[in-house]
Amino acid sequence: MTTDTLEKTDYTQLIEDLAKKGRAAQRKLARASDAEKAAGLRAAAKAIRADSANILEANAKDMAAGEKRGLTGAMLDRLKLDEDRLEAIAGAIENVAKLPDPVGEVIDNRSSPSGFGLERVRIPIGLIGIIYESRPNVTADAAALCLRSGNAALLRGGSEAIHSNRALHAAFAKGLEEAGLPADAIQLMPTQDREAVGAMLKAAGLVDMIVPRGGKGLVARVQEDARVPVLAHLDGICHTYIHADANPDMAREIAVNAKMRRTGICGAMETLLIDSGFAEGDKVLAAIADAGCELRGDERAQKLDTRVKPATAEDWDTEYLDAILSVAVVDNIDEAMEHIAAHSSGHTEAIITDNDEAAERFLAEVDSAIVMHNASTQFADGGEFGLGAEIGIATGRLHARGPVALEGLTTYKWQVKGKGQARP
Ligand SMILES: NC(=O)C1=CN([C@@H]2O[C@H](COP(=O)(O)OP(=O)(O)OC[C@H]3O[C@@H](n4cnc5c(N)ncnc54)[C@H](OP(=O)(O)O)[C@@H]3O)[C@@H](O)[C@H]2O)C=CC1
Ligand SMILES: N[C@@H](CCC(=O)OP(=O)(O)O)C(=O)O
Repeated sequence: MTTDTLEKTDYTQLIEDLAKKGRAAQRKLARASDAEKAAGLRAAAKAIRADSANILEANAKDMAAGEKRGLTGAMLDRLKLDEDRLEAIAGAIENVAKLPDPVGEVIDNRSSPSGFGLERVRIPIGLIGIIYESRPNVTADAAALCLRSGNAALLRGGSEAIHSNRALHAAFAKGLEEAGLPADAIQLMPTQDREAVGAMLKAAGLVDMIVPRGGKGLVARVQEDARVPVLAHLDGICHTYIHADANPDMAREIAVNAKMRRTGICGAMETLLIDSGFAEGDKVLAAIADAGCELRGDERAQKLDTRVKPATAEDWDTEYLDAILSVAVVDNIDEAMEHIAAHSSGHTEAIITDNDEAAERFLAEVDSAIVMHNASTQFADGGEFGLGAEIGIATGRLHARGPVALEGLTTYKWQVKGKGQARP
């Protein structure tokens, strides 16, 4: 069904229809065994491989439209598929099939004071709506993780990836059908009209959870419209603090990597905080500037390297997703943590230091989803954390924070096993 021509007022009905189908499919999925779900994913991977010519043709259409619209190199790189990337997508689905089924896992087992047995058992969340950027692999990753964890998904990818997403989704659904699983478990939103996103956000009781994965525009929409519980996967204004007791070589290497490895991902460092007691701040900045990065800093940062331009107040709250870095010099760890508390988006922050006491304070006191000691913020990733895959990085404060994979897509229920107890 293509509903690009729907009247805006129809979107509430559209979401209701999609949600009903998704919920019915989820109930069937809940009865599928571990082996059946794994087989469904292997069949989806096989269907994607078999359909590769069609998917790559669809992607070529998206790329041509993206180039015409003037998408940046980083955005085009996110959007692009080729044989190798498609094989990686199919391989990732197979890897998710190999992960242990989280559903039914007993996460707590105890006796109550009244003598009945109590177990907390993992269950799927239900129907999950996922809104994400124009990156086709997310369609497959999110579909695979939701299916493996027994959830139905309603996927709404970025508009620039529409043809790629439709082709990938069609192949995935074909694989599920061939394996005898309900194809409606993984649905793709049939319109790109943002009003339909609004309707999905308001669909309390129909959609169980929304994962918004994106930047400021999406944040504003979510804040305005969301009536469904939200597991926010939002922007990354990530900081690295070089403490006075940092090893200079390590500080330089980590800072260059955190900014320049891939500037367009949410885990890229956007602000560097240099302690005034650290002797080699100039060398760190020189290395970052030599790697091709524009530097914007406060007055003390400008004194460390002539290439540092003056930062404006806006810079400290900007996610550049580009080769631009804001730099501030701070006098101690408290000042660094205050800056982070004021400007971070709650994604990932790192401290570079050989001082264990400072590291422990930073890890305990900085309130972001991921806090790191002596490592690059670019490691903020489910695969790098050994989770097999990820929906993304949850930046809010709910049950799942940081990389969200299978466990983060489940909730639990209490199972009470009595012997005839009645409460006095
Ligand atoms: N935390 C995480 O795991 C991740 C976070 N990100 C963040 O995503 C951002 C970069 O991606 P970018 O493509 O710019 O993301 P956008 O926020 O522009 O788009 C993401 C998705 O949200 C939709 N969207 C955006 N604004 C609205 C709106 N007002 N109403 C309805 N839907 C909307 C887009 O739809 P449309 O097609 O209409 O534009 C798209 O599907 C960065 O901030 C990055 O940090 C990226 C990856 C992972
Ligand atoms: N955790 C992932 C981040 C994915 C990500 O940020 O996506 P995008 O912004 O679309 O490039 C990684 O480190 O590759």
